[in-house]
Amino acid sequence: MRVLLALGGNAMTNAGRARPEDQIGAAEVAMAAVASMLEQDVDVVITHGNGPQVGNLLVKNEVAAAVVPPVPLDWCGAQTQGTLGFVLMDALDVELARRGVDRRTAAVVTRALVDAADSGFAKPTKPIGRFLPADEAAVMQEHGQVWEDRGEKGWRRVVASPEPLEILDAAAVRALVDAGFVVIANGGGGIPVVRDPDGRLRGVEAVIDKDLGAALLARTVAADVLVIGTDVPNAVLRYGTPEAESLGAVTVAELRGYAAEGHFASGSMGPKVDAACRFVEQGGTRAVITDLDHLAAAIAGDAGTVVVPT
Ligand SMILES: Nc1ncnc2c1ncn2[C@@H]1O[C@H](COP(=O)(O)OP(=O)(O)O)[C@@H](O)[C@H]1O
Ligand SMILES: NC(=O)OP(=O)(O)O
Repeated sequence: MRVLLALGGNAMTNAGRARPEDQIGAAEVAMAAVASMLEQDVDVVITHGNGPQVGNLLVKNEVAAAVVPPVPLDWCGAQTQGTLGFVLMDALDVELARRGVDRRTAAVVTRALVDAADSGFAKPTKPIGRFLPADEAAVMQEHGQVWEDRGEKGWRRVVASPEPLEILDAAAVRALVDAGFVVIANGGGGIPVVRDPDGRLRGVEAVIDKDLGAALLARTVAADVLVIGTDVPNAVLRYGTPEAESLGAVTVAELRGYAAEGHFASGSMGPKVDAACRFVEQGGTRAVITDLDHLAAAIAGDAGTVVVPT
């Protein structure tokens, strides 16, 4: 069985704390779960979010702009792919060695093609970076940024998030998977690039939703199961209300129906549900949404929100 494991950016910080040691600690927890799967002969391909990290890099750019030239958002995406790929590889190598599992790891800088005319460029929807209280977010908005009320945690910056159409480095990812590497790829949903009329690829200012990127990568590597690892054990109906109800096994049609009723917030659970549905609709055996504590049971279909064809 091959699993595409998509780790949320939040699963790679420690309850929102993003100091290097927090991120390394979170990666160690996640990679212990991956090593357990590999020990049980489950083949794993990994992708990851970058929302907290890419937003933090942008802030550094802005603060240092008077001293060093700021870099565009696609560069920040590439930088987070590199850093998080390195952190995850290190953590996985240590865990595999500790268990005596002989597998090599690789991280691939991965570009995802998007359409220059995608409506996502006109209406920013992807939350990134830190949360701020309303009054501080208002100041940032005065400087031309778009911020959105994200509920109890506060306000968060949102940026353009076009649909990923194609993983341009799929051949490299597949070659490494076929050669037996545990591959980390398409981090942050992929570095968004457009193809200009002259055929040249060009990076664009956006952050792709990593869950939608994960659904695409899962098909690209012929995964049987897509597992979306986040910080909640299940997708929940009437989330945050006294009538909240955790979803266990659910068919795609049922889940699409719940999504249409507005149960899953945009920019967080909404794209996870969409990605899970897309994967199963396009032939995947099942998709699971859960947290790292339930990963092992979820792979067997015994925990989390498990999306099945019928
Ligand atoms: N219906 C829902 N069921 C469960 N979680 C939800 C729901 N709607 C919104 N959420 C929020 O989605 C969050 C997970 O999404 P997100 O923060 O984007 O995670 P990640 O960074 O791991 O990809 C949860 O922490 C929860 O607060
Ligand atoms: N790119 C992306 O969707 O990252 P998160 O999962 O961290 O939000």
